[in-house]
Amino acid sequence: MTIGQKIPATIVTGFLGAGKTTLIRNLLKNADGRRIALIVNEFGDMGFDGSLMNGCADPDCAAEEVVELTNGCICCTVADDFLPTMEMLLARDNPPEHIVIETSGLALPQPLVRAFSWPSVKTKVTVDGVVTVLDAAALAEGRIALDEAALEAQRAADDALDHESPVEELFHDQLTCADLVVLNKADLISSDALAKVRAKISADVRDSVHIVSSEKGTLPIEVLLGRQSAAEHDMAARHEHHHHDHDDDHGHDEHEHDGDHDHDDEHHHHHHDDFESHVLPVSAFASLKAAEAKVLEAMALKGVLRIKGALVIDGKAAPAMVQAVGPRVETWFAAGAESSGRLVVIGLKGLDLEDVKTLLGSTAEAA
Ligand SMILES: Nc1nc2c(ncn2[C@@H]2O[C@H](COP(=O)(O)OP(=O)(O)OP(=O)(O)O)[C@@H](O)[C@H]2O)c(=O)[nH]1
Repeated sequence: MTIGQKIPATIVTGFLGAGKTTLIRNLLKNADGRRIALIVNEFGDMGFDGSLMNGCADPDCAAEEVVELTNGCICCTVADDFLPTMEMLLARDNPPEHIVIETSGLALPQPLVRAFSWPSVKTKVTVDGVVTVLDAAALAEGRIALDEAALEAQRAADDALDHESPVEELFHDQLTCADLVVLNKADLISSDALAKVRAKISADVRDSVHIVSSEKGTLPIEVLLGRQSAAEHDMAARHEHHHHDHDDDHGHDEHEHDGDHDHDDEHHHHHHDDFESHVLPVSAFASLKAAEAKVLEAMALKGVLRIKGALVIDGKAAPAMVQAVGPRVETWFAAGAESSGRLVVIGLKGLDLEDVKTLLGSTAEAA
C-alpha cells in the first residue's frame, strides 16, 4: 500500500489518555498481515505503552517492529531521536509497508509532520494521515473547553493568566493538524452529547477533515490507513487558525528543512515544559479495590493528568495493570508481566509530588 515509491506513515496524536494506544492495538490486530512498524514516543522515563505493546501476547498482533522513543517530546528530539529511527527502519532489507507513529499525548504534531520534509526521509516516506484521537466523554463534560468565548472570559477573570493555557494550545494544534478526528469513548456518553461534541469539534477542524466516533478505538483499517494526505506538503493549512499572541510575534514559518538540524518549532512555546512525569516505585496493596481507590484519589490531586503502570496486589501472582484518566481507573491482571509496583504519574508542572507519593505509598522516585 505504498504511495508511489513512498512508504505511508500515519501519525496518531491526541491528548493524554484519549485512547491512542487502544486504537493502535486494534489497528495492529486487524492489519491482515501488513508489515506495520510502530514508533512510540512516550513522554517520561518509562516507555510504558511500548512495553505493553512489546509484551502483547496476542498472536494477531502484527506489529512488525516496535521502536520506542523515550527521550521526551518528539518536538524537541526530532533530529536526535526520531529521524535516526526512521532512517534505521528505511534502511532495512525488508522495510515496513506502513509506519504508525504514536506521539506522546503532550507532543505537537506539526513539528513531527515537518520532519517528513527532511532530506533523508522525504523521498522515501510520506504522511498518510494525521489521526487525532479525542476523549469524547471528557469533552462532553467540558474538561477541555473548546469554547473560545468561555476561554476568553476565564482569562479575563484571572489576572494570573496572561496567555491561553498550554493544554488548550496543544489541543488546538492537535486538531488543526488532523486529517481524521476520532471521537473515542463514545460508549460513555449519550448520542445527544456525542452530537454536541461533534458539532463543537467540527468548527475547529479544516473543512475536508472527517470526524468519526469510536468505542475503544475500533475503526475499520480502511478508515485509518490509506488517506494519502501528504500532510508534509500542506503545513500552511495545518497551522493554528486561532491566532495566539505568540504566533503573531514570530510569523508562520513553514519552510522545508534544509538539513541543518535546528529544531523546527522554535517559534512555538515548548508546551511540554509545562508538564512533568515521574516514575514511582510503589509497594504492594492489600487488594485491587484498595489500589483503585488510592489511584482515584491521586488522580483528583491538583495537576495530575494521568497515572498508569503496574501494581503488586497481596496474594496475586500476576501484577495489576493500571490505567487512569480523569475520574476513571481501569485495572486488569496481566499474567506474565514483570511484577514490580511502578506507576508513571504525568501532570502539569508543579504538581504536588509529595502528596501523590504519600497517597500511593511511594517512598522514592525511580532513577
Ligand atoms: N470506556 C472506554 N474506555 C476507553 C476507550 N478507549 C480507551 N479507553 C480506556 O482509556 C484509557 C486510556 O487509553 P489509552 O489507549 O492508553 O490512551 P492513550 O491516548 O494512549 O494515553 P497516553 O499514552 O497516556 O497518552 C485506558 O484505560 C483504555 O482502556 C473507549 O472507547 N471507551
